[in-house]
Parts: sequence; structure tokens; C-alpha cells
Amino acid sequence: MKKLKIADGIYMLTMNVEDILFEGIWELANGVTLNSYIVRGEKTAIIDGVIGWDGIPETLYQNLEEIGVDPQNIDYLIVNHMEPDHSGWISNFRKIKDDFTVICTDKAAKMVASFYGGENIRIVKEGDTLDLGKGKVLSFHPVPNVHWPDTMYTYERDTKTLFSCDMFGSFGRMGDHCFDDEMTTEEVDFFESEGIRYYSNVMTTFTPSLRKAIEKAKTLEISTIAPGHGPVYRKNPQKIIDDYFRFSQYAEGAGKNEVTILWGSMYGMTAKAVDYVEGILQREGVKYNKLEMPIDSDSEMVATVFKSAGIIIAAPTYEYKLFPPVAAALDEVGRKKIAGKLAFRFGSYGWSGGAEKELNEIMERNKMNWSFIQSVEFEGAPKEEDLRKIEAGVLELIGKMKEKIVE
Ligand SMILES: Cc1cc2nc3c(=O)[nH]c(=O)nc-3n(C[C@H](O)[C@H](O)[C@H](O)COP(=O)(O)O)c2cc1C
Repeated sequence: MKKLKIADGIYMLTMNVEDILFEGIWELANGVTLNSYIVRGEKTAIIDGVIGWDGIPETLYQNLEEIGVDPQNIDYLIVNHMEPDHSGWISNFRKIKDDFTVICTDKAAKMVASFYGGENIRIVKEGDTLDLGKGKVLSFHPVPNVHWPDTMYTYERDTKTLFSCDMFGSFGRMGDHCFDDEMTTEEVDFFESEGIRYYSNVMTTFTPSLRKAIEKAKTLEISTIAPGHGPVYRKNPQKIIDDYFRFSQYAEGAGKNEVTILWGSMYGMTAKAVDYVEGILQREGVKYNKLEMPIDSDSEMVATVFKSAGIIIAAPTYEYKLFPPVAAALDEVGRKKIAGKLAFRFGSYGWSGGAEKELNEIMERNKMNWSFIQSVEFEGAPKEEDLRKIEAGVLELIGKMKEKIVE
């Protein structure tokens, strides 16, 4: 666990977590950080926490003492969001001390009580403040359904620091550089990409609420954004606000100037056409990603489809339906409410077809509202004539996707 000073009286405790399935689902190819913050006036508050710490109260003691904080002097536990990756530490903290006040929204209070047992909970509403002394005044700003219904921002007026919890967070382990002003160009790109992965895997379902949270952030004068996951932005907090707005557009069908081929093939017939399409994309100078289902992870798949302006679905018919791993992938994208994408599908069948029908059902069921270029289905191996039709579809996609590009 790293301990860093953010400003006078404000500290960050951060640890990298790897080898877990985030939310029990998402493979973290590059890990994630869990960030916790301490604000010290005459009184001391700790904002969010690190998952269960390591379950050993002494470690928490040691880490706090290294930044000059006696755990016995922590007066307030601020729970911006009750999800156990931020609040799992409450039980362990109780082993050290039990006379503290939990500060949270009304919705979180109910959950704190049901998950950890609830005493000394102070419910806060929009604009309520907590004066810690020595000029440190915290204010609270609910941002419901930024992930869970209970979420709030905590804002420290003296240093203009926004503790934004899941909002403005990203996946990705942090090395020595935890602040935006320390990062190399590669690290900035890494966290942008991990931000997309985080937004698409965890947040995109709540895009309308995230838009409201972006608006609420704009009402606060912000010098520093300190999220629950990922780097702290103190040089240019506007960057992550702008990134999040752009990501919210990806959820509605915009994307980077790239195509994602979401594909699967049992015996290589559809794969032949995928190879052919790759040649076209290379010839046309279009950046593309290939995701073979079920081999690629859902985390990668959702992130890559989410950020792309054009989607090519290549999958055959299987038992009168769409090849199941591709159908499952699209269903997952639909559950995440990734809507409005521009797409083109082709695939092989043996005798009846049926893939197309299920594709339409998935789109309908999830209200995805994707725009499709006329699909191409072919019997057995793709013939010259099929490849010509596929080429026409790909070229139409490349032409139309220009309207979708937001970078
Ligand atoms: C388990 C299985 C089920 C299939 N079900 C159908 C079907 O319901 N209707 C159909 O037209 N073809 C069906 N096929 C045939 C495939 O769609 C056909 O072999 C196609 O060329 C496979 O393309 P691929 O090599 O890209 O996987 C099935 C094939 C397999 C192996």
C-alpha cells in the first residue's frame, strides 16, 4: 500500500489489486487500484476505503501511523458509496475503534446497516457540510445511480478537492506515478484506455446518471479530482471530466475511428470471410480490433465494442440461432445498454440459416437501436460473389462510420 500526500492535511492510501474478477465478472488484464483518502483538520475523516484492507487491523494501524494519523483519532468514516470494494474495511476498522460516525446518504445508511450493522450514522443531503477544523470543511453532494443509488461526492473546500468515488475512476494498476502531472505519455494513454475499460464494464449502464454527475461536478470549483480507482488529477482535472463525457457518447453509439470485428467460427467458413475483411480494412487504412469469442475476455470485448465507431459481427448459424458465444457477447453489450452503434454482419450457414433472426431478437430485447448495413449470409464456404457483397458491406460501414467518430 502506498501513502501519498495530496495537499496539506490530505493523504491518499492506495493499493493495487490483481488476480480478482472485479464485481465477480470482469477479468482485470491490468489490475485496478483501490484508493482511500484521509482529511485532517482538528478532527480526522477517512473517505472510502481499501477492500477489507488485508483483514489485519495492525496493517491499517501501521499505514495510518506512517502518515502521522493515530487510528484512535479518526472521527468520521465517509462512505461515498456502499459497494464493498469501498466499504468492506468498516468491519475491520471496528476491530480497532468503534466510536466513530459514519457519514453517508440516506440510501447508503440503509445499506451500511444491513451489510455491517448500523450505529452512529449521520445522513447527509445535497450541500450539507462537516467542519473538521483548521479550515477543512467537507461538503456532500449526492450523485445517485453513479453505479449504485447511494453514491455521493465529497468535496473539500479549502483545497477544492473532489473525492469522486467511482465517478472519474479507471482500471489499471499504478506504479510510482499516481498524479496526472507525473505521468508519461504512455501512462496517460494507458489510463485513458483503462478508463474506457472501467466505464464500459462498470459504469455505462448508468450513463444518464453519469451525465448528471458531470453537470454536478461543473457546479463545484475543482482543483483536484481524487477518485476511488485510478490516478489523481491535480494538473488538469478537466481532462477526466472531458474523457468521461466522451465515454458517455460512446455509450450512445459514437466511437473512436476504429472498427471492431466481433467474430466466432466453428469450422473456419466464416473465418475465411473474416480474413478477407481484414485485407480490406488494411487496404483502406482503417484501424481495427479482432475479438474472437469465446476466447477473448468479456471485459476486453465490452470495452472494445464500446469504444469503436464501427462493428462487424461475423458469426455462423448454430442450431437455428446465432453462434452462441457471439450471441452471448452481444447480449452482454446489450445489458450494458451500449446503444446506437453502426454494424454489419455476415456469416455462414449449412441448410436453414437462423443467425440473423436471433441477432434481431437480441437487438430488440435489449433496445439497442443499432443501425445495420444489409447482412450477408452464405451457404458453406464464402464464394467470390459472397466476398464481393461482404466487401460492399464493409465499404459502406467505413463510409457511414465517419459520422460516428468522436475522439
Ligand atoms: C452444432 C452445429 C449446429 C448447426 N446448426 C445449423 C442450423 O441450425 N442451421 C444451419 O443452416 N446450419 C447449421 N450448422 C451448420 C453451420 O452453420 C455451417 O457448418 C457453417 O458453415 C459453419 O460456419 P463456421 O465454419 O464459420 O463455423 C450447424 C453446425 C454445427 C456444427
